Amino acid sequence: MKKVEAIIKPFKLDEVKDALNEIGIQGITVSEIKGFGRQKGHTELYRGAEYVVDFIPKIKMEIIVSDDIVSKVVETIEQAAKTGRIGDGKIFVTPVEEVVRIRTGERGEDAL
Ligand SMILES: Nc1ncnc2c1ncn2[C@@H]1O[C@H](COP(=O)(O)OP(=O)(O)OP(=O)(O)O)[C@@H](O)[C@H]1O
Ligand SMILES: [Mg+2]
Repeated sequence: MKKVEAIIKPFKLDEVKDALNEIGIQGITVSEIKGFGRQKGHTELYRGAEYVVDFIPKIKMEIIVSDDIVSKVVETIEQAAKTGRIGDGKIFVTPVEEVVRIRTGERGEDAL
């Protein structure tokens, strides 16, 4: 299993969520975060306003999936989140050792 962690532009959340629903993703964790990338200290547009501060509001999505659909999930997010402008975000993929569904006690991929 893998964790796909995507940092995206907030206005792209619905589009990315819909695209993930279409490929059958069952669960997503979403957080409002702030961050910066390479343009640290430079301006980036957010809701029409120029931010000159280091930290720009972003959305972090976390999705745990089985290994066989990781690339599909990454490509789906990539396509839905892309505007072609700076600050489109990043996708990180990391290994996940265990998942437990608390209600049933299921473990591993059965618990996803
Ligand atoms: N190396 C990193 N480690 C952790 N978080 C990162 C990293 N790079 C980017 N992020 C997160 O992703 C968000 C979006 O990054 P961003 O898309 O601006 O990356 P970038 O490398 O500057 O690419 P671009 O040139 O397209 O803007 C940042 O606000 C930050 O939250
Ligand atoms: Mg950037």
